[in-house]
Amino acid sequence: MAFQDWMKQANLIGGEWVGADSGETIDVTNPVDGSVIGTIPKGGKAETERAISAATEAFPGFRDMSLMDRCNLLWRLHDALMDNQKELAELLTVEMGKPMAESMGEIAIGAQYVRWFAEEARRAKGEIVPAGVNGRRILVTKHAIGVVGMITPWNFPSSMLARKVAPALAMGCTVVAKPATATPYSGLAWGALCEEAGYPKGVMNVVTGSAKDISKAMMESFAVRKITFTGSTEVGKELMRGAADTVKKVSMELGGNAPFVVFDDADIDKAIDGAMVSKFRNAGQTCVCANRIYVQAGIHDAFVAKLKARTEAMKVGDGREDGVEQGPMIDMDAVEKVEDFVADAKAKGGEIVTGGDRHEKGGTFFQPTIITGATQDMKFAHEEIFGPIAPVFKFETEEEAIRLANDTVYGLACYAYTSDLGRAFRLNEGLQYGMIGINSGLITTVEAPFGGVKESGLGKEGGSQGLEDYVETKYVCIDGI
Ligand SMILES: NC(=O)C1=CN([C@@H]2O[C@H](COP(=O)(O)OP(=O)(O)OC[C@H]3O[C@@H](n4cnc5c(N)ncnc54)[C@H](O)[C@@H]3O)[C@@H](O)[C@H]2O)C=CC1
Ligand SMILES: O=C(O)[C@H](O)CS(=O)(=O)O
Repeated sequence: MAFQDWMKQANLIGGEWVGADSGETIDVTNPVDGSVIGTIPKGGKAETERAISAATEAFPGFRDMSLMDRCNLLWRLHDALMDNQKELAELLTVEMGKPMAESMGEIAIGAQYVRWFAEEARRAKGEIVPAGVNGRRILVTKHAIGVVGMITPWNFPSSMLARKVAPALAMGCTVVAKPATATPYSGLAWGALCEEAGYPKGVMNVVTGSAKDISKAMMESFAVRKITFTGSTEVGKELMRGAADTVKKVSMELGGNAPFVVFDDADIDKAIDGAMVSKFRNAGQTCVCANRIYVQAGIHDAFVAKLKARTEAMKVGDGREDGVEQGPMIDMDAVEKVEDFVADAKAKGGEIVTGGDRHEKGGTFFQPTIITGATQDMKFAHEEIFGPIAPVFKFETEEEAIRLANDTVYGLACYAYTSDLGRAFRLNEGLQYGMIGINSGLITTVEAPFGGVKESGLGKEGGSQGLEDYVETKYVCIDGI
């Protein structure tokens, strides 16, 4: 097979692949050169309402399917992902730009989320609670929440859907998913993968088109009992407001502003490895990227020298070429946004150690960049960069590092490198984040709960906690026994 075999230029509604009612389409381009790779339907309210109806009709039968049958379907979905990993990865790279090695990893972790929740579903246990009075029995049971609306971002167009679809299907929920318009094919491929695995028609629906019209139809429908969203904090807040009208449950995986703190007693080479993967994975376009690199004064100059050498050695290019470590940014808006961060830092005294400009490859390629002399009054100290810009701040004391690291409305991921165990515990207790990496710059894994605090979101994805977002807990009181 080729990646084009998974490139669905239609929407999946009630088991049928269809175009938009209007026949209108949207072009999808390759960020490497802006070439059109295909089209998708420009769907909206009517198409979404039909998808919700299909999911509503399919829900009772799927909910009542035996647990083992639902788990076996997930195992088949896992195998479909891994049997087609290369083609799905190439489709992802063509529409999003990330290097093939990263796309292969994204498909693989998506399959791991599916396998994880096939196992977790068998542990969605209830309780029998000892009653305080005689003659009474108290049961607590867990049930599928129902039809789930899913809206996902362009930067991890497959795995961000994986960690929503897997627990939802594991619990017997049905799905209406809207992938990002810039990278729709990896999301539409999940519809094809569910067909391949043998899911009943209407269980998995994928619609594309006007984000506002599609999400509005989801919000207005009482049948949609949950919204799970990954994307910017700004849009997340809008969706939370919309979900309130019918009191839908929400899961929000939103923006980040990760501090990466290196103490004098760190293993400097491990800290450099961690900084490189945390900062430059996906060209810096991840919500858990190191957004601020704080380095203690004693190790600062040695750290910057090593980081410069590693950054300048990175291979930038088309993600389909062997050895490429950084692809293009998603679009020109993203390039202009990082240029604005660079200009702001330079105007406030920052020093460009390497990079700082558009790449000689042109288009949306941008040089991996390090800026030293960074200060808290620079824009990137408080805003998500979402690009290959590494601001380096110098600090003196542990107390100062914790204070600076917490100086943000975000609270998704943070990282620290130290060999002092006591300090590691003080950081764990003092840093206000949903996820903390101690001596690691890449911490996302299926067995751990991924998610943030403050304005980085609500809810968890992965781990045993990730199942909770797709269940309703019921209490039954039986008297007169
Ligand atoms: N916490 C996490 O796990 C993650 C967070 N993100 C965040 O997402 C952002 C980058 O991804 P983007 O796709 O640019 O985010 P975005 O918020 O612009 O779009 C995300 C999704 O929402 C849709 N959307 C956009 N405007 C909408 C609206 N008004 N109503 C309904 N839907 C709307 C888009 O079509 C897309 O499907 C960054 O802020 C990043 O931090 C990205 C990935 C993971
Ligand atoms: O979209 C993102 O930034 C992802 O959440 C990053 S990860 O899950 O691949 O670490």
